[in-house]
Amino acid sequence: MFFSRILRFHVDFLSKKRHDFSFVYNTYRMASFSLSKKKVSLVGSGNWGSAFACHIGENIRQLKSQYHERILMWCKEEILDDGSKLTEVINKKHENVKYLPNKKIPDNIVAVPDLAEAVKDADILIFVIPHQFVKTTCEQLRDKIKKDAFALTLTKGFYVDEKTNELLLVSKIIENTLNIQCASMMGANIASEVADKFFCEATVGSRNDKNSEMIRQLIDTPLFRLRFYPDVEIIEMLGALKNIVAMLAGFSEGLGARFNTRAAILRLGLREMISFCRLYRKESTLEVYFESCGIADLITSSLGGRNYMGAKKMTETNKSLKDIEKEDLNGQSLQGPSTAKEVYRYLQGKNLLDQFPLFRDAHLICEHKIKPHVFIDNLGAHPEFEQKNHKQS
Ligand SMILES: NC(=O)C1=CN([C@@H]2O[C@H](COP(=O)(O)OP(=O)(O)OC[C@H]3O[C@@H](n4cnc5c(N)ncnc54)[C@H](O)[C@@H]3O)[C@@H](O)[C@H]2O)C=CC1
Ligand SMILES: O=C(CO)COP(=O)(O)O
Repeated sequence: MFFSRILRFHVDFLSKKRHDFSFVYNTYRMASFSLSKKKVSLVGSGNWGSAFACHIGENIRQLKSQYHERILMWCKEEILDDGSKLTEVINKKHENVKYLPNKKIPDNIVAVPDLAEAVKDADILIFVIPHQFVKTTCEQLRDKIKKDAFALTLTKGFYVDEKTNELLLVSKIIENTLNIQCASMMGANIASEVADKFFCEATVGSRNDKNSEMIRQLIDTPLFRLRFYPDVEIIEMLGALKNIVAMLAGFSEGLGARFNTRAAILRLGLREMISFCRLYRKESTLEVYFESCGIADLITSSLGGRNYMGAKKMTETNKSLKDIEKEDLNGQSLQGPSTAKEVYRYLQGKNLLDQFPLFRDAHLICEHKIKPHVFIDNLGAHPEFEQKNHKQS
């Protein structure tokens, strides 16, 4: 308001001086547009953060009249082996040489090492950091963002409150810490494939039509299609839970399991994902499980995700998952082991571990408490097979 008044004064002044109405009118129009243009910030710049930056950075260029073309991307500063700073390299080479090498990031994406500066004046904050860091990152952002901003989380993972044994979803942490609304977007989106512009789809959980429309404008393209559901939480939970099943797919392949067994693991895993979600929301509709955030993400992650690959490697080499993250993934974060740990604790607190043998065993394998083959030996005793007959609906 204040700025528009100043602007109007300047426009009036200029118009008297120059008597060039069209010049004045155009200057005013451009300036006031730019004042009302929305700003987008990315909070995170890892493998997915950088790939997503490629997509949204290019797309936002088509939306210049409504959005600032430049997107600030928070990048936790790191000193690379040659002594250079990661943010400086990203901004110079337009490539995240550490987390997404050999993919060009559009030059309207600017890496910023200071978190508060990266989100300053942003209307839309897109969170794409590993879930372990969400709480501390949000704490640092308290009181530093625009009051009417909204968030979108792309993070796959959640916590369980140690005291209350309640699920703490990333969207809720963002909403509660920053006092803004948060939507979720999950789907079959292996980062490098998105950066290479192969077709994919994703599911958005949003209850606010205005925010949904902006998300659609910014992300939905013929090569990256979106579908919307008003269930932020179930969509987010599916994105987290599939990482546990993807690890089991990796363990089984590492053990030389055959296709039938591997398919059974995915089906039983999906069953556990649905049952788990229904502990949170009993009436969740079956349809959402057949969206990209459900079955499709489960498939792609179990065929080619990092959790799958890490688990396979662990079985084949006996290397720990921590070492695999460090040595094979160059510091990228496997979300499966920590999600499995949280899920184990939650189920234990509810005395339900026996109902979720795959989730239970995934955690025990990650902790080296059982050998990977034990979960395959347990498949035949899955509670899924206890039912006598399928009920007619
Ligand atoms: N990579 C993929 O294909 C996909 C990943 N996701 C999800 O997106 C989220 C982020 O994953 P990626 O971008 O792949 O990250 P990543 O796995 O590449 O993790 C590395 C990132 O973590 C950051 N980091 C390290 N320590 C930190 C700290 N203390 N505070 C804040 N950040 C820190 C690093 O700076 C780096 O940006 C995860 O939840 C993942 O499951 C979702 C879809 C696809
Ligand atoms: O979520 C993903 C694809 O949708 C990627 O999973 P990973 O983190 O296991 O690579």
